[in-house]
Amino acid sequence: MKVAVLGAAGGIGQALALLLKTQLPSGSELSLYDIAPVTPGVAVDLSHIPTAVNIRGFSGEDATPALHGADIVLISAGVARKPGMDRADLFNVNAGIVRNLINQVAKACPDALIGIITNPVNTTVAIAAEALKKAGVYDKRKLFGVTTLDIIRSNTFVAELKGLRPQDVEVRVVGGHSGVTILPLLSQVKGVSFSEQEIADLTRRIQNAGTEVVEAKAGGGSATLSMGQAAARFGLSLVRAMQGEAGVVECAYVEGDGEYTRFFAQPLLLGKQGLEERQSIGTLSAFEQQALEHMQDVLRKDIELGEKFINQ
Ligand SMILES: NC(=O)C1=CN([C@@H]2O[C@H](COP(=O)(O)OP(=O)(O)OC[C@H]3O[C@@H](n4cnc5c(N)ncnc54)[C@H](O)[C@@H]3O)[C@@H](O)[C@H]2O)C=CC1
Ligand SMILES: O=C([O-])CC(=O)C(=O)O
Repeated sequence: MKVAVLGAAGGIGQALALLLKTQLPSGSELSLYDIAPVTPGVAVDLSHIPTAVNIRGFSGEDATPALHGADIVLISAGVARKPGMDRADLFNVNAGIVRNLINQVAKACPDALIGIITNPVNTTVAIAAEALKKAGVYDKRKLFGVTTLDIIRSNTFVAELKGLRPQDVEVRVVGGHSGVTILPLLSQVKGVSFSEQEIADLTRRIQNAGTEVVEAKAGGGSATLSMGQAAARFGLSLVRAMQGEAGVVECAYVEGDGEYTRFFAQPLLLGKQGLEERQSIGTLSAFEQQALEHMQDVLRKDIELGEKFINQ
């Protein structure tokens, strides 16, 4: 099993690389790439951790040496928010970075499963899909927008509020990864009930949790460590599913069948080829149903922006 991290010298990339070095199955290969010249050094640093995960680092303009033979590619290359910015403000820089890296993935490891972390995820996943299509290698089972941070945050906040062990809580979060497009399905959390006020407050906190971190870091970037954990959870779920484990389910942002917007985050059964089955989002409360209807215009516009970026 070979996992490549693109953007590996960044805040997320380094945290993710550390978690993968310590948690990937023995015998795996971990390949780190970033334009930053420190990247081979990050790999040397991690290589001193005594796990049977072989690690190499690459820097410079060409990502392909890191990509050959990769089964999974996780992409966190790009710029992060500062206070006062929206995730959409990152589009101008990150759209081109994602297109460039995806074109290299299309050449070097066209069969790999790809997880896009780079924001704005609602749009960068559409960019990746269209770029892969143009290269003739798009398989919608293999492209994921990583929304796992919304899930782990929801689990944490619900556990805090209800006095539960965080590891016992699992909230499904559907839609996209910005503002109102983030919809935690709190009505489906087993064994707890919420007042209307709690639902409204928790939903708002989960939707604004990225901004909570951006403001707390005061110009020093956005979530990196919690995102490293989230990306490791998602990446390791892909690994387990690819290695044949049954019943691996994660929410992620993927191309659907048109029931909602073209791309939509929902629970997915993962398998050897990536997405095996999109699972139903279940029965929604009236609050969630309204939020679902309200988000779709926002999501549609975000997606169109990505499609146009490649096709015009
Ligand atoms: N999906 C999600 O839930 C989340 C996504 N993010 C996004 O992840 C991205 C990365 O965030 P951080 O790691 O905090 O940023 P960072 O600035 O710490 O790291 C980004 C890395 O990307 C590298 N990079 C830039 N252009 C590149 C290129 N063309 N090729 C290869 N590497 C390149 C930089 O050298 C840097 O090392 C941002 O877009 C951020 O908004 C952040 C948190 C959560
Ligand atoms: O908010 C940001 O810019 C980073 C992000 O996506 C998150 O923390 O959820």
